[in-house]
Amino acid sequence: MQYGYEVRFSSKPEGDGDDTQTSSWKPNALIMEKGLKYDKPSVMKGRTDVNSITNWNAPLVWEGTFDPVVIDSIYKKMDPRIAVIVFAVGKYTRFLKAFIETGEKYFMVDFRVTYYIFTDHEDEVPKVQLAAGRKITILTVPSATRWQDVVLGRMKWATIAIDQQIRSEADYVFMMDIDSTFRYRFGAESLSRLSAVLHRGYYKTPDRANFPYERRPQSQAYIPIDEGDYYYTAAVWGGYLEDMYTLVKYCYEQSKIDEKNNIEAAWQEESHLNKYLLYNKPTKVLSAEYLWCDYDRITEDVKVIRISQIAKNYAEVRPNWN
Ligand SMILES: CC(=O)N[C@H]1[C@@H](OP(=O)(O)OP(=O)(O)OC[C@H]2O[C@@H](n3ccc(=O)[nH]c3=O)[C@H](O)[C@@H]2O)O[C@H](CO)[C@H](O)[C@@H]1O
Ligand SMILES: [Mn+2]
Repeated sequence: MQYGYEVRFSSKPEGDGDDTQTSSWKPNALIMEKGLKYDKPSVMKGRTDVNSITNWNAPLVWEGTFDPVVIDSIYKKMDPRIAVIVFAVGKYTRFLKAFIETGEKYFMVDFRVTYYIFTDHEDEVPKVQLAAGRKITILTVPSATRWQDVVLGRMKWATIAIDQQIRSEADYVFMMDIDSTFRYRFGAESLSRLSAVLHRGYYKTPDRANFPYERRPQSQAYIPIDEGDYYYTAAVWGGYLEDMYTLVKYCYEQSKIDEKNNIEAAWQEESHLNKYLLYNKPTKVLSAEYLWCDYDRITEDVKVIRISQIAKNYAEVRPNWN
C-alpha cells in the first residue's frame, strides 16, 4: 500500500530517494526500443476529418494521430518525472478524490507522477492508493475570499513552488483545474516543450475576432481583434519544467502589472496564457479531447474524451459570485 504523503512548502524536502534520483530524460530524444511490434504507419492514411498540424508545423493531437504503443515506448525510455500542479482551495477539495482516482486510471499510466496539491485544507486531502512511482505532495496556501484570487494566485504559488522545490523533482509540469475527471487515456502523446489544449467552446470558431481574448489595450493580455490562432484553455497545459516555469511566471508577472493598473484580464490567467502562446507558439496543440465537459454535447470529431470538467454549481462552490 502506498500513500506517499508529504506535507511541505518552504522546508527543504526530506525525500524518499525518488526526489534526488537523476532521470535519464533528454529533451527531443525520440529513441524507441528495438523489437517493438506495432502497426506500420501510413503516409496516405490518417484523420481526414480534422486538421492534425498547425501552420507552424506543430502536431495537433487527436485520437488516431498517434500510436500509443510507439509513443509510450519512446517516452518510457526517457522515463520523465511528471508533476501535476492542482489547486483545491475552499470547497474545491471535494473534487480531489475523483481527480486523483481517475488520474491513476488514465493519466500517464506507468510513468512517474507526483500530484502537487495546493490547498488551504490539508486535512481534506483524501487518502487514495497510488500506483508504484506515483505520489502526492501537499503544499499549503492561504484561503481566499475571491475566486479570482485563487485562479490568479495559482500562477504566484506555482512560481514559488517550482523555484523552491519542484525544479529538482520533475522534468515535465502540467497545470490543471481540479474540477475534472479523467475518462480515457491521457498519455505521452501530450508531452512536448509546451503543449496547450484547444478550448472546447471555441475550437471551431471561424473568426478570430470572436475569441474571448482580452480586448482592452490597457491590459497586458491585450490581443488586437485581427490577431490570434486558437483559443486555449487554462484548465490543462503542460511542458518541460523550465518552459512551464517561464510561462507560469509570465502570467503571474503580467497579472501583477495589470493589478497595479487596476485592471483584471477578462479570463484571468487564461487571457495572459493566450497572449503568450500567440507570440510563443506551443510545440504541440492538444485537441478539445483533452478537456471536454460533462454538460456539452459531444461533437462528431471528438472520438474520445480524455478529461471532462464536472458540472458544478458555481454559486455553491465559489467563495464569491461575479
Ligand atoms: C475550462 C476552462 O477554461 N477553465 C478556466 C475557467 O475555469 P472554470 O470556470 O472551470 O474555473 P474554476 O472554478 O474551475 O477555477 C479554476 C481552478 O481554480 C481552483 N479554485 C478556484 C476557485 C476556488 O474557490 N478554489 C479553487 O481551488 C480549482 O483548481 C479550479 O479548478 O476560467 C478560469 C479563470 O476564470 C481558469 O482560467 C480556468 O482554467
Ligand atoms: Mn474548472
